Amino acid sequence: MTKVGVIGAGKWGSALAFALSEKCEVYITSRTPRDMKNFVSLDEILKLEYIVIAIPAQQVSSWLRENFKYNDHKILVAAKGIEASTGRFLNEIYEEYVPDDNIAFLSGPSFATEVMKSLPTALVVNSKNEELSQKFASFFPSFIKTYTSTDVAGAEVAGAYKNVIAIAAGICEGLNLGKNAAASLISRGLVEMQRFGKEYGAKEESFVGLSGAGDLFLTASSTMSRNFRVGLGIAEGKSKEQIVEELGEVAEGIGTTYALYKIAQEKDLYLPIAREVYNMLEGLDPHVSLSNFLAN
Ligand SMILES: NC(=O)C1=CN([C@@H]2O[C@H](COP(=O)(O)OP(=O)(O)OC[C@H]3O[C@@H](n4cnc5c(N)ncnc54)[C@H](OP(=O)(O)O)[C@@H]3O)[C@@H](O)[C@H]2O)C=CC1
Ligand SMILES: O=C(CO)COP(=O)(O)O
Repeated sequence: MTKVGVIGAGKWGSALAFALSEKCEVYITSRTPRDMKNFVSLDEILKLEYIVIAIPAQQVSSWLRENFKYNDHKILVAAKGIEASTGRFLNEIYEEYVPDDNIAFLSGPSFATEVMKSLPTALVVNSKNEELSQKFASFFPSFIKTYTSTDVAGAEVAGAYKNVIAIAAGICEGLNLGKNAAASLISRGLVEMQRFGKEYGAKEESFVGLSGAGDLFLTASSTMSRNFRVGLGIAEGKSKEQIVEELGEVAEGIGTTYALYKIAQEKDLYLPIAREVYNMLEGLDPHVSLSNFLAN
């Protein structure tokens, strides 16, 4: 059995450790020690060749700088997000540490709680190195169907952007704007993320597949999504600080919204949904934001 290490025992890291343990010998570590099976030190994990990293996008840069020493590892990145402070994608953050050929990115619709129950799921392993994608894909259990792709940019943009649209969808639901509005928002959200992705050379087909439409439909239509619940909180008039505190888990859409806002300013891009999510996170009344959105 191949040994696989998982770094980050939050919801997703734990679910992936569970899923991968059908076919692999899995070890896990995290910043906060836990009483769980095969929980070991980071040093032990860094001795393994295959490593899954489930540390959120906003924290991973400092974590890598302070903790990571590359030793020919093969890395599968499980997070979805864009760094708010710099506007960097995960592949740009990791490229300082790991060669392109040894890194892959996981995408697709996958609530951790459903994976934990072994419910059927489909995922995409994305890497410039097709052989590496195939290798990581082969580690997944019988209840997960895996696809591979070389479109790292598409997977990254789709995985990060859908969290922002999920926040908007939660706001739409919380304000009782109706099913017409929800369907329009999700479909225009898909167009917006695809247009944004083109700037980075992302392939259009990634947006109509699991990484784009698949993950967007999942998170923008369910209260199981943390990002959707952020939107419900905004509709209730809560501040982002209060929402984050009540959530107690990561909602990558918040940081990603700030990243998109920064990139849109720098590159003069038209990202109307992301713009209004940003305005509401900054405290604009959702009804005013809606009027602005409909007018522009
Ligand atoms: N949950 C899901 O259904 C899915 C999540 N994802 C993505 O996976 C990523 C992780 O999400 P998830 O596991 O759900 O989030 P959680 O909030 O459940 O867990 C966050 C994890 O990040 C770790 N962490 C946070 N800050 C730091 C830091 N400064 N240094 C080191 N580790 C840190 C935590 O460690 P500790 O708790 O030990 O302190 C914990 O393991 C996100 O990018 C998310 O978008 C992708 C697909 C599905
Ligand atoms: O990415 C996810 C499912 O694919 C999880 O979404 P949330 O972080 O919004 O819960």
